[in-house]
Amino acid sequence: MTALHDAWTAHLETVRWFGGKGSGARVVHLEPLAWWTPPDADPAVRSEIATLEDPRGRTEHYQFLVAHHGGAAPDGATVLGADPDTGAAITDATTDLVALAAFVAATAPDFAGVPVGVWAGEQSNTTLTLGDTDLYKLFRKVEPGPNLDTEVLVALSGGAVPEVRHRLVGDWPAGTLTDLGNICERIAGATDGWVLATRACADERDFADEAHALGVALRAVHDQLRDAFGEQTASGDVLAGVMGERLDAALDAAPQLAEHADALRARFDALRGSELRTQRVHGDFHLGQTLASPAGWTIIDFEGEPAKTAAERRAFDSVWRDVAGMTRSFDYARSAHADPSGPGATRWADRAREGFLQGYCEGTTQAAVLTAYETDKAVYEVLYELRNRPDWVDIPLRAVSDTGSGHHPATHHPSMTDHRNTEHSNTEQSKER
Ligand SMILES: Nc1ncnc2c1ncn2[C@@H]1O[C@H](COP(=O)(O)OP(=O)(O)O)[C@@H](O)[C@H]1O
Ligand SMILES: O=P(O)(O)O[C@H]1O[C@H](CO)[C@@H](O[C@H]2O[C@H](CO)[C@@H](O)[C@H](O)[C@H]2O)[C@H](O)[C@H]1O
Repeated sequence: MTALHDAWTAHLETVRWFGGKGSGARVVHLEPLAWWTPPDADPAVRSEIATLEDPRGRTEHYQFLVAHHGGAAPDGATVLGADPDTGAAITDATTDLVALAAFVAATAPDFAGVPVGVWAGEQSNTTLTLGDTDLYKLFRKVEPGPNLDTEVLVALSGGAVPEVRHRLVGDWPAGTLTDLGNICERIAGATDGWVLATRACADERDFADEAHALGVALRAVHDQLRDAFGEQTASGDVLAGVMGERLDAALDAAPQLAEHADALRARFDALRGSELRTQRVHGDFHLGQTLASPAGWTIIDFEGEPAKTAAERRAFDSVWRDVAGMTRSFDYARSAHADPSGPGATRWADRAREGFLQGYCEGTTQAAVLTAYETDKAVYEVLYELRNRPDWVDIPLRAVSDTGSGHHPATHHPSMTDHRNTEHSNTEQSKER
């Protein structure tokens, strides 16, 4: 380990985008890629792929953007050391506006000279602002090959998703083209759907119209995804089996689920005997993945659930996975209300859900399938909250116990038609989707 490795290891504990803070993970290797900037440029900027190893020997890779300055580093830039050969000051280029301007000019000449800033919001990547109209997203945790989000946005090319203007690709590992970032359209005047929905719920302001429009947007994106990547069918028995296995795995970490396990499994078993159409989906659709703007709803972050492997996140699934993600999110939004379980918050969430389902499929919901996916999502959320926000675990646990006691809204909602086991058994398929 070198002094530079140690300096980066210490720096990582201070940056927002590093997900392993406090885990004891250390930088054990730095692999420099080719300079982005032309020869002899000062500052010179390149990406380096860091290998991080935690105390249990598990490794992961992060992209660092690094600048070398012949002279002094600019004020405000984080200096990590000096190059032993040239003496150049080495900075974290994402803290170094001079280096960022050079990086943008070198990698995206169309944007040379556009004012560059660093996005201040909470996020797991690093986003640069390019004027008011574009965002340059630098991926932090990287895996070889195409980035899932970029792949989807490029294939969909606009509509209810941001348009990608440029793709930053590196040769890593040598011989593999790996997405390291992209420039995409910055949605003007956007507000996060979670912020809007929780404010509305707290004030008991009806959200049904907004939710309806969101359902329409999701449906359009699903149609685009199907056109771009195709569709298949999957056996309901297999899907129920996978959900049951996820529950089994969750029971180890969340013993609170045990008393509801039989009832939850019965929900999954309702899928058995059916064939479901599957396709590429969002995979982790919730209010925080939506932006409302004067232009309508935009859906972002097609990365799937963070705990899944890239192959799992690319796998086809039923569109009801995304529908369930959003209906669960309306249930979460109740937490912003002064009395989350009272009649005001419950009515708010029911109305949002009804509006969303009407927008998505005009109420021709497959109730049993939706309930199975909502149950699977709630089990995932229990685990997610225990690991990340233990104070929030009661929110999905409430859904788990409602489901277990048969009080889940999906079982008695007026807009719901139960098309159990009929997805492939009639000629109305396209209307039922
Ligand atoms: N194209 C966009 N236009 C406007 N704001 C955006 C756009 N993409 C993301 N954002 C904002 O940035 C935040 C973080 O974006 P996200 O893609 O979820 O980052 P990360 O994947 O790094 O966590 C979002 O919640 C949203 O507020
Ligand atoms: O946004 P990510 O892809 O990182 O998704 C993960 O974190 C989400 C929380 O930020 C989590 O979503 C859960 O909490 C939301 C409120 O904060 C709520 O709207 C969602 O319905 C709920 O699932 C998501 O599950 C997780 O994968």
